[in-house]
Amino acid sequence: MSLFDNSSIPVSHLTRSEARLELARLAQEVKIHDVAYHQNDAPTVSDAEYDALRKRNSELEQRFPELVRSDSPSKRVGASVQSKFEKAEHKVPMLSLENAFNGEDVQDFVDRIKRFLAKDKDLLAGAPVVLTAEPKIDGLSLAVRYEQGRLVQAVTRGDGAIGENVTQNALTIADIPSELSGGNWPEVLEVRGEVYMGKEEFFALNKSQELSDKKVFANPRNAAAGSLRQLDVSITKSRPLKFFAYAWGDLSAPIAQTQQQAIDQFKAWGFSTNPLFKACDSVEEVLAHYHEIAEARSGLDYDIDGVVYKVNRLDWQARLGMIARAPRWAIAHKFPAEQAVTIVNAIDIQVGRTGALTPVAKLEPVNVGGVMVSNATLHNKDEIERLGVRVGDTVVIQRAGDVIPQIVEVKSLDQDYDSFVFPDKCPECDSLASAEGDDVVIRCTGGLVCPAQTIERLKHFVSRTAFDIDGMGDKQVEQFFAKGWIKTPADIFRLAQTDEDKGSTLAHWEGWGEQSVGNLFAAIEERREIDFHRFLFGLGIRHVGQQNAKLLARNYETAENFRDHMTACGTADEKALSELLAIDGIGTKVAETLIQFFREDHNLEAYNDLLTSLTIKPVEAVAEGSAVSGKIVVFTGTLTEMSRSEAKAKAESLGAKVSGSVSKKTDILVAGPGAGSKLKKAQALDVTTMSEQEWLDYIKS
Ligand SMILES: NC(=O)c1ccc[n+]([C@@H]2O[C@H](COP(=O)([O-])OP(=O)(O)OC[C@H]3O[C@@H](n4cnc5c(N)ncnc54)[C@H](O)[C@@H]3O)[C@@H](O)[C@H]2O)c1
Ligand SMILES: [Zn+2]
Repeated sequence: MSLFDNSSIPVSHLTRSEARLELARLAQEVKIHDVAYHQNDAPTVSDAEYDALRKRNSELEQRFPELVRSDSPSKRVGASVQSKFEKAEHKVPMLSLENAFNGEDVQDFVDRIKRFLAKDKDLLAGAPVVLTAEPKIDGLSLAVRYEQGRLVQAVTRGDGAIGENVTQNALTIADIPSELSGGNWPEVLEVRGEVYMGKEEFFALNKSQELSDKKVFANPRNAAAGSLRQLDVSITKSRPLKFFAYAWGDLSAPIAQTQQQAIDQFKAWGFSTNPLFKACDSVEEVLAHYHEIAEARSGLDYDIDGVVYKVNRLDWQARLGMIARAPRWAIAHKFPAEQAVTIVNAIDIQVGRTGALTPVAKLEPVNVGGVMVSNATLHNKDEIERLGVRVGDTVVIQRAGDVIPQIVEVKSLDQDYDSFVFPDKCPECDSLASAEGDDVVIRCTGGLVCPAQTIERLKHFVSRTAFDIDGMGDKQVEQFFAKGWIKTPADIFRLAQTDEDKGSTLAHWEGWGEQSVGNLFAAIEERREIDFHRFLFGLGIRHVGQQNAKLLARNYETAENFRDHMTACGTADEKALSELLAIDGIGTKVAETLIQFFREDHNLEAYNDLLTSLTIKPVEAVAEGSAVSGKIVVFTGTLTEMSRSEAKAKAESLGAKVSGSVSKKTDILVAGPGAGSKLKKAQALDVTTMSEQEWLDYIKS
């Protein structure tokens, strides 16, 4: 993910400069995918993801028309041609298609057409807009030129203006006649259509490629493109390519008045045309045909990725013309995410940076929506149980917008496989793994030692609100970790300027010098003495934030005492639990997490390790019976005698609770100059208000 990734923010919330950055990123990203897909026949993302990028791009351009870039994806078709083949120019540009994703988009498309044609009063004259509907074949388009009925040239789409001359290759495809049959063809006739490979031929090709250690193709489209664009024509000839004719380019004379007539003509001249082609009178009929094709899809012997609708009348097509990269008179209604059936070979457990154990299904590789898939996320233990998925099962998987596909259904429920047993130990560090309360996520409790979590924990440990070690930021932690110098927090206090074993000196590392090393070691020395609550917070135990760390520190006073209470033998857990729950402000969640933390030996070891390197300062005892003990205090406005955090610390040390907002429960508002709404609210609620000086006098008393 890039620095400027705002893609989850609704377009309407973006500022112009954010939109500009995102448009630049999208232009670059789409171009990279276009080259991978069109030039190299090797896409790296799913079509759905690619389409989403384009959709986002056009949404942004609609909102900020002044930001449209000259290299915008909305202006480009395919990818430019590489030098491998002779280039050939298209007399009539080869365009792409706009996409529709639902019935509403299709209705909008028809409404747009009607509005456009209605500009010309006589043109529409109440006539229905007849649309043709036909499968969108997942192959690559090819323009085949005939002169006097003879094939003279075949050119790929390329960037729409210039393509590759693949005439010799096209001549090897049986569906493309080298001479037209019938008669009545114009002198110059450029027939366009889709070169594709059948599913069975695709699987067979991949199998033989695999056996001979050659490149396997991700999907039939890539196989078709890779097979047609071969410099060695004998290779193309050995590949079972097919062709459907559905359009035309350069013509010396008109060939028809409607789309339907043109298709019939192609058939008469000896081309294969798609049998699912149909002319429809209404949007309802179009959508009904879409659903029919969708249902027929899995049974077809070739891949399709949607249904293409075109205005049937060619005079209307001519009038409608094109916008940027696609005709105004056609649209591709895409199918939703594709599913596939495969087998679960294993279920692996991955440990995330927060310790969450995520099960991942290892699949028998299968093609889904154009990408070979071999992993699917199972999210958590509950999801495994919900699906009832076991190793060996046959499952239906689906790619939606997610990068990682999902299992939607188990097919082989009656088979006798063992149920999956979710581990109770972390596969990374062997610490206990368990869920908190009714949370569905199972986590590794070895926070301080688990390699999967270490980096995040270390970063937290040194951060400003925890140990606050100057000169040790995220970058440095990563560096030390990568070089193996720091694995646990206590290692920080054992750092030496030179590691004799590794023969490495810190001052020689990139980004370091004598001075920065000196500063770092001074900063570390300074933190060898630390407040107990900061120490506790630094451990990064889940739910133990600054506030809870203070509560605990005040109650247990020393780090040793706290540890001993948490780990006392016998019925330790229950005793510790009730003790924790007795503290006002500590709930079950926090209490349980703490007990889990100390129950894990690895953590205890790391805790003790720190205790030997550090002097942990007990908390100043709260002045029992002080004037403000138990009171809720709010500070507002400018304080002059002390900083806000000093004021807060002082009040807390006297047993007061400091809150950020005024309510009926507030006992005292300390208001410095510049106080505004909080002061007004306090006055309205009859809360005692004091100046800073009054407050200082009050707590002295
Ligand atoms: N995954 C990736 O990285 C990646 C990259 C680029 C493109 N793509 C995919 O490629 C497609 C975009 O490429 P595109 O610009 O070729 O647009 P497109 O494939 O969406 O639409 C235009 C093409 O559809 C084809 N087509 C098939 N059947 C047709 C029919 N019956 N009538 C008319 N045209 C028909 C033609 O070849 C035409 O050029 C999208 O599906 C996109 O997801 C994917
Ligand atoms: Zn672990």
